[in-house]
Amino acid sequence: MAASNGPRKPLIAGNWKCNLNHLEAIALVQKIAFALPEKYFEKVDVTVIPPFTDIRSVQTIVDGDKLLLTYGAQDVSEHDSGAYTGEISGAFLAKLGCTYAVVGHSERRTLHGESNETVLAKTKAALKHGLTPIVCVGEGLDVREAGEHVAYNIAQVKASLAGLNAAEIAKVVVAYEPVWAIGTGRVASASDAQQVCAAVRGALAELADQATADAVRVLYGGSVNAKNVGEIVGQTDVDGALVGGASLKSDEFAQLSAIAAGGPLL
Ligand SMILES: O=C[C@H](O)COP(=O)(O)O
Repeated sequence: MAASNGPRKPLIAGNWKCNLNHLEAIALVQKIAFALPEKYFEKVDVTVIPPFTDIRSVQTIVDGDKLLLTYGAQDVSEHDSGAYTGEISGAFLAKLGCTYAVVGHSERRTLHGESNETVLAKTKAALKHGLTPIVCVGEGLDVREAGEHVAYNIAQVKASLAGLNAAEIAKVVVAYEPVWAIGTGRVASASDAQQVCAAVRGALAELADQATADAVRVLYGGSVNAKNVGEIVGQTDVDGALVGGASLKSDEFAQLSAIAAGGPLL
């Protein structure tokens, strides 16, 4: 059950997607904080990724109650400012105290046509503003069934991080999310997750160097819950989880965070 991946502290990131208004966000953060005792934060980093409109409220509750959990954004603009209607700058997110920005989630890649080049630009924007990008990669079912998933994910990582130096890559989190496992209840097996996360780390070593790759956290995402997180995060190259549906339930999210820290809540 315990996650012990050397120097890499596990990260559990709850991606709320387009769910919960700012009042509901406050309630959920309070419930998670109540359910997850502070001692667990020594062994796991826990973050919530609410909609943009919730972030100011989440900041207020996290700062006001001195909570140990952090928060981030689901996307970030590649632009700092200007005539880009609807875009949210990394500068704004940094000012709101965000720690993370998810970039290249498969829902953005698919529904908003984001290319690897766009993901790279957003990754650079996040880094520029001191945000930790959680760079998502993952294959569709067709690629998996063709047996090309390892090569596909390696190519996506290399293209999404192309040109970054080792110091920049060291600041990145990568999330492997097979598209066929997102919101479907069809979780990848722990060995499936390990296989691709290890390959992702290999790609990071090629882009930078082995020491850098060994320090980067590689997450798995796709139907993670309190029942399966222990086995998944127990894999050598899986350093946490990007959690969708289960992150909207305070008790389940607290429980899976505790399991990632090494032991369930009693
Ligand atoms: O960002 C989170 C992932 O898309 C996973 O979502 P899920 O846990 O609902 O499958």
